[in-house]
Amino acid sequence: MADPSLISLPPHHPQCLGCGPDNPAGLHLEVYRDGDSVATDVAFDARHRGAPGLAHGGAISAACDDLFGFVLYLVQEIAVTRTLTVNYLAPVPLGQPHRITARLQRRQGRRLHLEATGTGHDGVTRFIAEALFLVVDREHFTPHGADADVLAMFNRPPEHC
Ligand SMILES: CC(C)(COP(=O)(O)OP(=O)(O)OC[C@H]1O[C@@H](n2cnc3c(N)ncnc32)[C@H](O)[C@@H]1OP(=O)(O)O)[C@@H](O)C(=O)NCCC(=O)NCCS
Ligand SMILES: CCCCCCCCCC(=O)O
Repeated sequence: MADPSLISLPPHHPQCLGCGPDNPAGLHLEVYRDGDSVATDVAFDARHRGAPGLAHGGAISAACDDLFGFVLYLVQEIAVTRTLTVNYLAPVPLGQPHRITARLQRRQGRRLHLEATGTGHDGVTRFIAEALFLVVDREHFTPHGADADVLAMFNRPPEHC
C-alpha cells in the first residue's frame, strides 16, 4: 500500500495468526489506517489453499476477523469476536492481491458492529464480512498470558493510530 497518507498500525503481537510477523503460519497482514477505516492488502498463497487454485474460506474469514481487530485501535476498546459472518461473493484466486477495508458500522453499548469488504485489484468485490465484537475487560486475556504492552495498544491516544 504505497499511499503515504496512510498510517501504519502495529501488529496485535508478534505471533498473531493474522498480523504477527513472527508467526510462520500467519497471514502477515500489514495494516493501515485510512481515516475511520483500516485496510490491508493480502494475496493468499499455497498455504491458504482451499479448492485448487483458490483461497480457503477459513483463511479469508481469518483475515477479516484480524482486520476487525485493528478497528479496535480506532475505537480504543478491547473487544472480542462474538459473531462473524462472511459472504463469499466470488472465488478468491491464490496470488491475486485483494484489499480488505474494515470499519465500525455502529456501536450499541458493549456491542461493536463491524463491516469489511474485500476487493481485488481488478475491482471485483469477492467477499464482504460483518462481525459483532463485544467489549471485554483486560481480565478476559490476562489469565492466558497477554501482557500489559499488548493490552495497552488498544488504549493509545488517537494521534498514535
Ligand atoms: C464474547 C464474550 C466475552 C461475551 O460474554 P459475556 O460478557 O458473558 O456476554 P453476554 O453473553 O452476557 O452478552 C453481552 C451482551 O452482548 C449481547 N449479545 C451477545 N451475543 C449477541 C449476539 N449474537 N447478537 C446481539 N447481541 C448479543 C448480549 O445480549 C448482552 O447484551 P447486554 O449487555 O445489553 O445485556 C464471551 O462469549 C466470550 O468470551 N466468547 C469468546 C470470544 C472469542 O474467543 N472470540 C474469538 C477470539 S477474539
Ligand atoms: C490482547 C490481544 C487482542 C487481539 C485481538 C485481535 C482480534 C483477533 C481476532 C480473533 O482472535 O478472533
